[in-house]
Amino acid sequence: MSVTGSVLITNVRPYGDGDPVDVAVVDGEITAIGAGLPAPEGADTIDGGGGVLLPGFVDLHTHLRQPGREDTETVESGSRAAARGGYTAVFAMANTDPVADNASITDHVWRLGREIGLVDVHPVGAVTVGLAGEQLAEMGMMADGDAAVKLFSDDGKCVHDPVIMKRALEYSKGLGVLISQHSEDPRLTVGAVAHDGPTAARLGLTGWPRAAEESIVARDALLARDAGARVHIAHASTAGTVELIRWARGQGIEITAEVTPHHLLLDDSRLETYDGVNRVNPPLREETDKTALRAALADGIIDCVATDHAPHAAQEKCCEFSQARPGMLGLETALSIVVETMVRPGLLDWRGVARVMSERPAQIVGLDDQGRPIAVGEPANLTIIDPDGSWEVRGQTLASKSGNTPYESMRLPGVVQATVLRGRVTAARGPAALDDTVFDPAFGETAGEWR
Ligand SMILES: NC(=O)N[C@@H](CC(=O)O)C(=O)O
Ligand SMILES: [Zn+2]
Ligand SMILES: [Zn+2]
Repeated sequence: MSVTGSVLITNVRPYGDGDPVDVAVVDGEITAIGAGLPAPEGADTIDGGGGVLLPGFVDLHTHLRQPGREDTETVESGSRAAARGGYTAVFAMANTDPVADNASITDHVWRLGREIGLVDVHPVGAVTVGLAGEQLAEMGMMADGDAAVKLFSDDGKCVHDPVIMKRALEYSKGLGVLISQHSEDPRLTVGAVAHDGPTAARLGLTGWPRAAEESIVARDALLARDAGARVHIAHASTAGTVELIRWARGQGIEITAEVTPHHLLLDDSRLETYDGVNRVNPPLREETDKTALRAALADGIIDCVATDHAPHAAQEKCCEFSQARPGMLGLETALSIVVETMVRPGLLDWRGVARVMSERPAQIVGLDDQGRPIAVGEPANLTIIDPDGSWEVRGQTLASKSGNTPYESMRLPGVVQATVLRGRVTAARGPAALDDTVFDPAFGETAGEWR
């Protein structure tokens, strides 16, 4: 049984609509929504400050680094980062050490997540043993374990052998699970560290062509079609990928896709400094790709935002660009980047944010207690956002054990004020001097400290 709580959230606007209301939660479930509600028995009160109330976010793509690299992130530090980012569920990728390619590892990660209790941690199972791309992992055992693994991926590596991918898709259909593909033809990306374009050419960096991603997206769409299976595209990064997904959907192929916050905001002009913090897979692309990805997210061709939160130690990032490990932090900055790239330009309203950060990811992976409507009788997995506030990113002060944020010193709009998981407050900003149970955010200005 998971732990639940009771709470009264006052003065919030669900989906940013209408006048502020109160939301009462008893034992993890929303029991009333209206003006001037009394606090349920024994419940804490959160003053929402007139902020926007959304369903808690769901991240289909997180790296928590446990087991194996607990110096860079743990289930605990990553869970805290997730809660501070407004997340109530995250999917922890399998490229740990050892690889999560069997039920003892996936169940272990699941249990750790449950004990910590800050966010629902759903382990992702590897598609192939050791991510080696040769032999299918015991997907059925992982799906049947305590963790009930729903999502499988060799992320970090592409399941590049088409015969293996075909078989994996057939199994996934039989098991009722989903495969998320890291689309990268390895032969086209040998030594690649940057987007294959004019910037990489000028800087003397080996390029990763768009075709390395797009050829796998096209191939997997066709393999999914023939298997009658679903397939999910991790970190879509090019305009061509958008067009291929649009085409495949038109054919009735069950293909879904995510985009990362960094591919929405950043492009390869960032590489001029040779700062390893900007190295990521797939690489930061060009302005035209960014524009296409934003439009595709707005119109639903790309289903959702996923962080690809990828913590790395300082010594693995602060080195020669081609030696730097690929990956960036994402959990604590995702909402703000979505506000900056999608809400501010008018591409998404708050209902749209709920769709791409909570509802669609929960549906894609089949979580029935996340991404739910804000309504009586629904689970209280919620996040409160100050839409007018802003905050300055400092890697040092993030909850993550690593500091590799590409947004260092940037002032970002949209502040997560509190996150609620089944009625329990898992993160909250505000002056710590007050009564421990009361939360009183400073809205509309500089963000308050985490409590
Ligand atoms: N995105 C990255 O650049 N790195 C990820 C792996 C991955 O998502 O491919 C990592 O595990 O560090
Ligand atoms: Zn990947
Ligand atoms: Zn990843």
